[in-house]
Amino acid sequence: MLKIAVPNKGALAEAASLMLTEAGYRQRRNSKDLVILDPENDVEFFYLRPRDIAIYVGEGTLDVGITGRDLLLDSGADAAESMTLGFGASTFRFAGPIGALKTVDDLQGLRIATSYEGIVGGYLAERGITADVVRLDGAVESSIRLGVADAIADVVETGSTLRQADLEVFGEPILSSEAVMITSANAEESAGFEVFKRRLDSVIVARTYIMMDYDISVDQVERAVELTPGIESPTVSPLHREGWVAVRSMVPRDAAQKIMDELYGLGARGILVTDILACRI
Ligand SMILES: Nc1ncnc2c1ncn2[C@@H]1O[C@H](COP(=O)(O)OP(=O)(O)OP(=O)(O)O)[C@@H](O)[C@H]1O
Ligand SMILES: O=P(O)(O)OC[C@H]1O[C@H](OP(=O)(O)OP(=O)(O)O)[C@H](O)[C@@H]1O
Ligand SMILES: [Mg+2]
Repeated sequence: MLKIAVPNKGALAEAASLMLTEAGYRQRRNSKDLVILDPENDVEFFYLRPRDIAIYVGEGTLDVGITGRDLLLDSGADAAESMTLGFGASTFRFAGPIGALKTVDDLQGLRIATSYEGIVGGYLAERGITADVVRLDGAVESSIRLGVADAIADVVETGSTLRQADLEVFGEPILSSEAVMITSANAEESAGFEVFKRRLDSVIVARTYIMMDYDISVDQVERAVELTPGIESPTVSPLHREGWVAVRSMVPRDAAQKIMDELYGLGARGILVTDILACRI
């Protein structure tokens, strides 16, 4: 049985569970549940702190996990990033009081508060900067005002937490993070791993694409299918109306409106877009 680690709380928890539900897996209804068995699908879900997930997967105690790339890297665990999941995007950055710090070199000799000691320690060491890393659990933005640090390194998504604390980012982003599927060294041999991976992959495809249908005259169909090539090849079916065909093709969701405008310009009519609920490509 495939053992899968899922965030039990925090920024990634809800989206991870939603993705697993869309992939056809049983998910917990009560946020206090620690383990959920899904015998139909031969998998077992363990709800753990996102920060701990890479440790369990790295040790091989659990086969697969969903966590943030930043948390995986910070842990130093022997787990591999296997697939990005399309949610939980953020950057990891240095920040300081407005106007105070300009480059990473300015951190020499300062106190830097962070919950990500591993990433920050490694980043500074690579650049030969000696600084005092102060490990905090959260609300790191308050540490400067409260006098325990001169700069911070933290997750930045919208930047509103930084603004509220009168801080600004400086230097290049330390890394870009998002939710990822991570695997243990022997996960690929575990029964059910391929099916699990394919199901998550399919959720991403179903979310990224829409199904587009339209009618078009035969003499424009070649130009139209150039706009909607689909993943394999579009379906072109005859219509009762002489000289016209119906086309069905998968189209990237974020390009759908523009493609509809262009198809309409080519003379296509009856252009319809529908959601893809589930798929296997
Ligand atoms: N706006 C965000 N705030 C915090 N973490 C985010 C955000 N967006 C994405 N993430 C990602 O979520 C993961 C952090 O998970 P974590 O459970 O620590 O979240 P959290 O919201 O900080 O929870 P808690 O503060 O309760 O520990 C990281 O991988 C981080 O990159
Ligand atoms: O750029 P933003 O959109 O403001 O998001 C980033 C903030 O969100 C997270 O904090 P969280 O709410 O998890 O609190 P914490 O610091 O206690 O973990 C993170 O640590 C940043 O503080
Ligand atoms: Mg947090």
